[in-house]
Amino acid sequence: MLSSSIQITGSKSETNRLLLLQALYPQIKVENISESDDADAMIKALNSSEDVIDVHHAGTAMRFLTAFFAVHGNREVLLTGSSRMKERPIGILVDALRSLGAKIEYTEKEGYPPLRIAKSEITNNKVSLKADVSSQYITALLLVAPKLKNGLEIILEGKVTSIPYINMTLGLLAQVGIGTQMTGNVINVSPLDQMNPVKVVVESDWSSASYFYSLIALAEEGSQVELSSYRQDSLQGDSALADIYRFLGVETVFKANSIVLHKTSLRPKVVNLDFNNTPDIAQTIAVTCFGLGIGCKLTGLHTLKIKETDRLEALRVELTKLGADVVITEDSLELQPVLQINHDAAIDTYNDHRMAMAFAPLALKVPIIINDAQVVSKSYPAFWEDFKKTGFIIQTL
Ligand SMILES: O=C(O)C1=C[C@@H](OP(=O)(O)O)[C@@H](O)[C@H](O)C1
Ligand SMILES: C=C(OP(=O)(O)O)C(=O)O
Repeated sequence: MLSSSIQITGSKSETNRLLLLQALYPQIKVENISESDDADAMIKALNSSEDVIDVHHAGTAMRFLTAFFAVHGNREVLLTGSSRMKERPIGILVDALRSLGAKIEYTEKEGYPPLRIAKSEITNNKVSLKADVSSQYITALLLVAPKLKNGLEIILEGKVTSIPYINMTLGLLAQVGIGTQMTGNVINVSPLDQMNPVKVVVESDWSSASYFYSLIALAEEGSQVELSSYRQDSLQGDSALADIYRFLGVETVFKANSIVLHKTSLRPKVVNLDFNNTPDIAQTIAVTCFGLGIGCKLTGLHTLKIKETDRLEALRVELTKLGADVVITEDSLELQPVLQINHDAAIDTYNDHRMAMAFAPLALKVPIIINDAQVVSKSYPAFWEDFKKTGFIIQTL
């Protein structure tokens, strides 16, 4: 039976938004900053005076900094990233910024990083962009908007993806005193020149909590883990975990500053879930269902192909190694119930932190090898130490 207590690092999504806002408004004080590679990439980039800025694998840093240097930069920079970053599209954001008057050029492949971003004067205050590929493009515009002389009106075209991340941005802007209004598919951001001093405490990362939800779901009845620091009124869409895992046999109790996850006796037969709002927890839940031996149909996965790796294909290949019967399409994953899990499979992680962390809880069922286990540092460097606290023996090969 598992029982332990873990302090998870701050949300990387909240942190990278606040770091960018802090660069524009030094009056903002931020506490419980994420100790992740992606937050480090953001801090280094914002403090750099170099002409070349490399954000490695950090998607938020790449997108948010494109807008930052294009709109508020004081020099020309070359913004680049890992080889995978050069395959992650950014054309929608670049087109939107260019329509505002920004000067951005592609130095390798049209539509993808690296970008040469020159200093420019932004005069327009209205922009329209496709919202069905990545919400990070919209967040990037929202974050730089209040420092524009006339603020910004953003028109979202098409079906909006990852909406809770846009709401998180709007929530943080409100917390630091920036006026925004969202009516239908139009968002207005009011200009703010000077800000009063304000302190924001980052909540711990809910996506990181998902791996402990999975662990408890796969553990024996009576197991529990306490995670801090979490709030019921979270800005993070992945806090939907509490509702989702109730149906997978995990009850969440909210305490003053933490959550306690308890394994219950509920055993679902089949799970149908849409991940349009919560793409980052899809891998965790696919693996939980596999580990529980239940079938699932996961939909709304259209953005998974352009994340740290093609996550749909990575899930298909690695779950198959473990004996799963899995079928993927462009935006869905279907798993048949399988009772036998193959022992000692070596799971490849494809430079994707979430592949390593999502598969780790299966160690409760069978011995498992996670290749390149250090990839977790993108969002959660202390993951393996915290995982050990729940009683696992981890061997480094
Ligand atoms: O804004 C953010 O902090 C994020 C938005 C999401 O990306 P998309 O909007 O590209 O789905 C999410 O997958 C990513 O991990 C973090
Ligand atoms: C998709 C992710 O991050 P990013 O897009 O910021 O690289 C993630 O952390 O799952």
